[in-house]
Amino acid sequence: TRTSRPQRILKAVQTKATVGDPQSVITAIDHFCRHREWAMNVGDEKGSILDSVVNEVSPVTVLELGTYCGYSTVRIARLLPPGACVITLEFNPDYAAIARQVIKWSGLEDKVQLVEGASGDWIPWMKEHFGVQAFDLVFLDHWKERYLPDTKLLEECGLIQKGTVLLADNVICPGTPDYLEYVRNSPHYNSQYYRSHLEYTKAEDGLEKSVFLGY
Ligand SMILES: Cc1ncnc2c1ncn2[C@@H]1O[C@H](/C=C/CNC(=O)c2cc(-c3ccc(F)cc3)cc(O)c2O)[C@@H](O)[C@H]1O
Ligand SMILES: [Mg+2]
Repeated sequence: TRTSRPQRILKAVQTKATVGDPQSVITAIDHFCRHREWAMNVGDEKGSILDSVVNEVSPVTVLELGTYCGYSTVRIARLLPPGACVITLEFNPDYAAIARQVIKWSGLEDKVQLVEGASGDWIPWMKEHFGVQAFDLVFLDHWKERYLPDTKLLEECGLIQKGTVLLADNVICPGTPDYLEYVRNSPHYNSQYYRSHLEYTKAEDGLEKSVFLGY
């Protein structure tokens, strides 16, 4: 096919959404993915749960693993107060290029730092390169088998501290069994499952919220 799905998602944003209006960007993507082509955005139903967790945590620094087209980046950034920001990691250059344009269209580029690269390569540099002490909120939505190793890496790098909230997408579908087992059985996390549905479908899926209790 001539264009990629992310390119078609960007086109839907540019034709249907208003520049500088993040909600219209979210609505345009959800409409396109519900009525035209499914895509792996967290979506409106799980997105509302993401919104409520962001509002509850009111984070100053957020880490997102897996930007894709920037849908959840926009959802998170639109709720951040001045001075707060979301660092989002994406290793596919084509997806990163689309996400930059989606984030720009929403007018939230001042609250977003999109880093092109693999999570495992960049997490060890977060303190030195971005001056991050620890993350208040981490949204995991990248390759499902990377959730656990990256969580352990974040712990080792001292980027998770008492009160840090991990919010993981897709813990049922596609599923992240080793990650779930870890956060649910670890004495250092208090975990809670938010039952929902796979984006734009009736299949079960959900988000797992895990609060770090300290060592
Ligand atoms: C280590 C590393 N570093 C940096 N970027 C990384 C990275 N690993 C991946 N990425 C990036 O993140 C996104 C990948 C997201 C993976 N998400 C899913 O696979 C996913 C799948 C479904 C799904 C459910 C049922 C089905 F039948 C089919 C698909 C739903 C979802 O919500 C998903 O998130 C993508 O943009 C990729 O380039
Ligand atoms: Mg997902």
